[in-house]
Formats: sequence, structure tokens, C-alpha cells
Amino acid sequence: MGLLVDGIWRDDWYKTADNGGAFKREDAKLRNWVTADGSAGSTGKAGFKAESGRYHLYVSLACPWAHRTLIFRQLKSLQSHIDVSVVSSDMIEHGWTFDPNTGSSGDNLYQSEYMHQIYTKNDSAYTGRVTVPVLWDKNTQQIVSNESADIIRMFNSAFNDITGNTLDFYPAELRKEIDAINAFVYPNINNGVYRCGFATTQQAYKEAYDSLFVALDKIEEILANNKYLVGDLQTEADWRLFTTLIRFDAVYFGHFKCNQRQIDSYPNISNYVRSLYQVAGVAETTNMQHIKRHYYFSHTMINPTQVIPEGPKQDFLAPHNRG
Ligand SMILES: N[C@@H](CCC(=O)N[C@@H](CS)C(=O)NCC(=O)O)C(=O)O
Repeated sequence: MGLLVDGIWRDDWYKTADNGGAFKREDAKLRNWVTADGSAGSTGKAGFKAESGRYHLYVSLACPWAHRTLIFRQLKSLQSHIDVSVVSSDMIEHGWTFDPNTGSSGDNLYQSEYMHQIYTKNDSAYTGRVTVPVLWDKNTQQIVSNESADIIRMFNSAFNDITGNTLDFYPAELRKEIDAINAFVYPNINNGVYRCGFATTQQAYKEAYDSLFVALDKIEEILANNKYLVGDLQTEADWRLFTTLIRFDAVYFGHFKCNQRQIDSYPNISNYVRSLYQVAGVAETTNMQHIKRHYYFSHTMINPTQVIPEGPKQDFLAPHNRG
């Protein structure tokens, strides 16, 4: 694991010493938007018009942030319009790679060896972490965005005229509520599990752990009265939470020490996870082999033996009670 400094790869673990042992995620830096007419989005520059076949998605099947984008590609019928390269499950000294021996599809555009080469193709002097997902513009050969929260919103609406799929997971009248729940779920749960796992002091870990389980109790309560996080309508908030929940019992509970309770022990949340998993197209975006191998094998400072646990036994196709 590492980062680019002035375009040069440097193998380096996260620095937590400056933050009292707490993990702070770097903000995504490349924030342009694909729009229906090519006008600029809320950040970045104009020039990225929605067109079939023009854009390429670089993802990891292990990564919860990349997983969101794969789910939206399915839900919004974008499979034949946006193609995909999958990185290896392992992220070690060269960061994400395209090694086909460890589960990568290869770089389907440029046959690169490493994901950092995609970042330096975009900017030869790039400084920052080399993260997935990345949305790439094949026409102008540059990165449109490396922020999953933005990419799913582009997928939600920019390509509607091309696909004819007008499902809306961020409807105008619910935006305030969706934004509010996202602002709660992101620090406490999505990033909360990482804040537990990557903490390097007892105190930083405990703070993250406490807020994570308070937040999960709150979600359990919301789901007692609502089918989805925001009432009866499935929205982006549900999918943003789903990709963390589906990884929780297999990875975060043990590897990241999020072990007060398993998701399986929350009646409402566990049924909700199964209901989302069973939405058409979602199961095929979920790859537990990549998920387990990535975390247990790549984070050698947490799991130096790189031994991957066999369990738990899980059946996300079991019936659920969410209607
Ligand atoms: N804000 C980004 C975060 C993406 C992210 O951190 N991805 C992880 C994989 S789960 C990554 O690539 N990490 C590599 C690193 O931090 O060096 C997003 O949501 O798109």
C-alpha cells in the first residue's frame, strides 16, 4: 500500500501518529462530473458528456466504495454503456495491481501493470493516494472522478436518455433527508469500520467502536418502522450503507475488531441486507472471495500471517421479512 508523490510511487502505510492514532481518510481529489449535455457539474470542469462506450470504470470487487458504483451500473442499466476493469484483490507494495493471477481482469484499456499508472497517465506529477473506484474518459484519456459518492449520482441521472432507465435513487424531494442520513452513516459506519480497524491507539479505536455501535442501534430502530432508510423508497442511502453491511460479519467484525455484535444478530438490519442483496443484479456485484482475501491478505500490519478465515457461513439468499 502506498501513494504517489510528484508522480513517483512510494510504498507507505497510513500515517496515524499525527492524529492521536486515528485514521483520517484523504478526500478524493478528482471531482469532475459526467452530465447529460457535457456542462460542468457541481465541481470540476465541463466537457464530459454522457455517451455510450465513452467511459470506463476501474474497480476493486473488495472495496465498499467501488462496490457502490458497480451496483449503480446494474440498477441503472449501464452495463453495455460503461465497461469495467477489475483490479486484483491484493493491495500490497505496488498498491492495486492488474495481476490476473490474483483475480484481476487486467487493465482492459491500456494493459497497465499497476493502478498508479492510470493516475500518472492522467497527471504525470500526481500526488495522492491511488484509490478505486476511478471513472475514466477514453476520449480525452483522463480521470473524470475518483469519488464514488459523485460517480453514483452521475450514474443515477446523466445517462437516462441513453438507457431509458429513469429510476431515481436521489429524488429532489428527498435530498435533504438522504443527505442527512448519509452524513450520519458515512463517518460512523462506512468510514467508522475503517476508523476501528486502522486505529493505532486504544482510545482512537474505542471512540470509533462506540460510535459505530450506537449508529448501528439507530439504524436498527429506523428499520423497525421503515422499509428503507428514508421511508418506503429505496434510495442511494440504502446502497451506500449496504456495501459496508455486506462485508461486516465476514471482515469488519474480526479483522477490524468491530466485534460488539454481528450484523446477523440485528433482526431488522440482517433482513434488510438480504432484501437488498436479492435485488436483481446486486448479487453478481458481490464477491466474497475478493472481499475476504483483500482485507486479510493485504493489511499485513493487522494480519501479518495473511491467513484468511474460513467462516462465517452466510446465506444472503435466505428469505427475508421486508416485503
Ligand atoms: N472517497 C473515495 C474513497 C475510495 C477508497 O478509499 N478506496 C480504497 C479501497 S476500499 C482505496 O483504494 N484505498 C487505497 C489507498 O488508500 O491507498 C471514494 O469513495 O471513492
